[in-house]
Amino acid sequence: MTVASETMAAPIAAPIDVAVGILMKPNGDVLLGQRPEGKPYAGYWEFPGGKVEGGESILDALKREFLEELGIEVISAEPWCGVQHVYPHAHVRLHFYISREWRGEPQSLEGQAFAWQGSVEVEPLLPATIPLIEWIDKLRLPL
Ligand SMILES: Nc1nc2c([nH]c(=O)n2[C@@H]2O[C@H](COP(=O)(O)OP(=O)(O)OP(=O)(O)O)[C@@H](O)[C@H]2O)c(=O)[nH]1
Repeated sequence: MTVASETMAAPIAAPIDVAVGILMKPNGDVLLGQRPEGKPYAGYWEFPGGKVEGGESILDALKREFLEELGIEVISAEPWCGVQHVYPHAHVRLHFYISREWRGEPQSLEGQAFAWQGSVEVEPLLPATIPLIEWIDKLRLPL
């Protein structure tokens, strides 16, 4: 006898790699941006970044996204941590980098708001980014 299960798990789409940058000033402030209208989770705050394109390294994608979105030239950045998250719209693999060395002041080239934050007080944050805030506080304030 075949028993049909009524609970069918939806297949999880292949992950999309996303390069995300945390610009950190010497005083510990970090830069956040607000997702513009027309994107999933518009109005939510995130660390700047975007999808890695075919044939591109994660660091190259990070540099490209910072130039496109904010007019900032990232001079150096180090891989920090990875987070996977399954959203209704996508399964993302987030590659977080920390940069302490960049050139230029952020400009709102895609019409997005942005903010330098010490303790992060903007909200709402993208769900996959929320746990990072506590980790950043630990990074900023050595024990
Ligand atoms: N940049 C960024 N993306 C994040 C963060 N947290 C997080 O879950 N994401 C997810 O990573 C994905 C990034 O894709 P995106 O749509 O911003 O990328 P993009 O700028 O290349 O988009 P597009 O070229 O399709 O318009 C989104 O699904 C977003 O929800 C974060 O802190 N920063």
